[in-house]
Amino acid sequence: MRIVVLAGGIGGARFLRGLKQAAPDADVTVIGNTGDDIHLFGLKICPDLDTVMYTLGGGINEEQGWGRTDETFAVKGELAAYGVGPEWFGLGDRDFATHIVRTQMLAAGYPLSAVTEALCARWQPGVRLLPMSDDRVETHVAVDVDGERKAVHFQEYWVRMRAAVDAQAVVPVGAEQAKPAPGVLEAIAAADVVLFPPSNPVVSIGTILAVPGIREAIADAGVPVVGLSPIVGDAPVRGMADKVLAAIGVESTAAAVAGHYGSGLLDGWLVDTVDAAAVQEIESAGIRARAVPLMMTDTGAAAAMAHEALALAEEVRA
Ligand SMILES: O=c1nc2n(C[C@H](O)[C@H](O)[C@H](O)CO)c3cc(O)ccc3cc-2c(=O)[nH]1
Repeated sequence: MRIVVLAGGIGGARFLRGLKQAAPDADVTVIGNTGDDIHLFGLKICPDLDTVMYTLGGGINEEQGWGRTDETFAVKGELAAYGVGPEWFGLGDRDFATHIVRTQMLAAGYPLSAVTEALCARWQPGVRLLPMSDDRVETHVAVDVDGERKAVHFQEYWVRMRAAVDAQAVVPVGAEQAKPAPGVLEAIAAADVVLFPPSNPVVSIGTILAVPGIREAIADAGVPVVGLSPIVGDAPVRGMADKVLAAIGVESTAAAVAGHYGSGLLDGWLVDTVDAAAVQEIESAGIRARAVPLMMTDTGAAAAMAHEALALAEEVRA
């Protein structure tokens, strides 16, 4: 079975680890969000691609969900001693090596998709990891600070500001001109099922869908498209998805997120058992829904979720 998964960072990566356990023989292509990418210290950092790669390759820092295990911070300390920041973004020494290799290869003319393939040759994630685009897309968030509106990079909003102020708008800068990376549209066209993990519907999956051609390819693929709600009991399972949902006028409920994707895109939607009451509303909007446990407490729980998503896909296919 050929499965295409649109993935953000931690939620997408942990779901994928479960999917690999639930469907060990499946041929999985991951389309990774690159709107979170940022240039710092002269280096190109791709947090979501790296989170998927490290998680599936066994190198992730399990507690924080991003960055490397057994990390040290000598380089960051040395940079700070020169007065070079930003101090709010935690880059470890092991992680730095990944960004140096990536930046070197990009400077030599390789596209991000080829660089990602080269990095994955080391990590062997067991899936085909593709960036959504080789073109630069950067998510910016409009915020009001001291009575003035300004746009900040998504990482600055998420990490430095901890999403403590309301997001007034979220803009995937460059998305309109971006082209899907080589292999993206082909993988979607050849897929037997497309899955949306419990990733952020705005800044992760929403950004991938903002690349012209990707949403259309999924809608036209003619195969089941099944998603898992990142909202459980009216709150994000992880992160601050409610802040960016509010910016696009979507309520932080499992039903509202399903409605946001819409029945033109989504065939099936899994909500957590605490949101079982929402199933009827989602189904009356034309999306098949089931209530199952959606807390990824460990890989076994993530595998059970993946199993349910694939079962729902078969149900809507029938
Ligand atoms: O909360 C944080 N998240 C950090 N993240 C996670 C990242 O900011 C976001 O969680 C994702 O972009 C959202 O998917 C990193 C991810 C990387 O790949 C590399 C470095 C960082 C550094 C931080 C950090 O300092 N603080």
